[in-house]
Amino acid sequence: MAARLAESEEADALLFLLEKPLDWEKLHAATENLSVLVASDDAVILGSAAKAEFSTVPLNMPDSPVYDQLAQALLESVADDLLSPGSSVVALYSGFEAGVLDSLSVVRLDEHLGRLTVRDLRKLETRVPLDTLKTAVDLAVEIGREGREGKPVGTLFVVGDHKKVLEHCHPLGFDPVKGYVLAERRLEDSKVREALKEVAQLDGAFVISAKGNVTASAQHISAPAADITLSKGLGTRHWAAAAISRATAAVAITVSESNGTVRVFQNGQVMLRIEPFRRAMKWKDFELDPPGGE
Ligand SMILES: Nc1ncnc2c1ncn2[C@@H]1O[C@H](COP(=O)(O)OP(=O)(O)OP(=O)(O)O)[C@@H](O)[C@H]1O
Repeated sequence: MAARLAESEEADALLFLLEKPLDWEKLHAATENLSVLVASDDAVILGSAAKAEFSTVPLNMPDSPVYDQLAQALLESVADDLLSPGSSVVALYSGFEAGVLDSLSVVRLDEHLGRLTVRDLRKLETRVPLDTLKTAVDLAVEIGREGREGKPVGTLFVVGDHKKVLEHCHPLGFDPVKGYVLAERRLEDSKVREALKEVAQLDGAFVISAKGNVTASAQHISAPAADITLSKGLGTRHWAAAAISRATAAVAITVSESNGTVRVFQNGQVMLRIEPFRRAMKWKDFELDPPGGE
């Protein structure tokens, strides 16, 4: 059914949000000329899907509502260039009963689907490695979207050129990352990223090295703001980001507490702006009762 729908809607891909593995051969047979993406929290499912030559989208949010998982899966697919931001997708997931693919949605991701792709980041032409930058931007987007315990959180990441950046920093109080060995401060480590979401509630900025080590947190940044122009309404956090990206070769990434918008600054200017996805994408609830016992 999904394959037929994809054809009639001229959808670009089918996205499966899976809690259990499928019969991959059957899936290949049923979706012959279609692009199929498999998203899951389960590494075993992803591994077997990849082996069967399906594109896979790892999620890490097993306890989140299904629509959030779906939103994340779509975002990840765009970020990894599996889908273009303008594409339309038929998504299959379990909307009613756990483990059963009982729901289908046609999702049109339009142009302003605020999330940047690797390609956008490449345009920055910075010495900061793409991996580090993408991990930091993704984390910023998550913070902007999720906040912490229902409360919005704003923060600032300064990525790259950390030695020079630190010359413009002073600690605002306790620095929670201070004293940890390097191996415990790697941004690529999901546990570290989770911890940073907690620390992001404190005032101040994170300093991240080009190699992806969290060098310092809760730092006040002061860099000269001369000849910087920013749009009205952006406050001191954004000015600090612009200034430090001007004074050093670092890329600064802000998350606005007021609306979750993420901005990427380079050389004193906003280079990219990413709107929080949850607001960009509204899911409509089913207006039907769940199907009966059949
Ligand atoms: N120079 C700075 N260095 C590091 N952090 C800063 C600096 N200036 C402000 N901040 C952080 O930004 C927070 C919010 O400040 P402000 O409201 O002026 O910023 P803003 O740019 O309007 O951002 P938001 O959209 O999040 O409100 C401060 O509480 C502080 O944590």
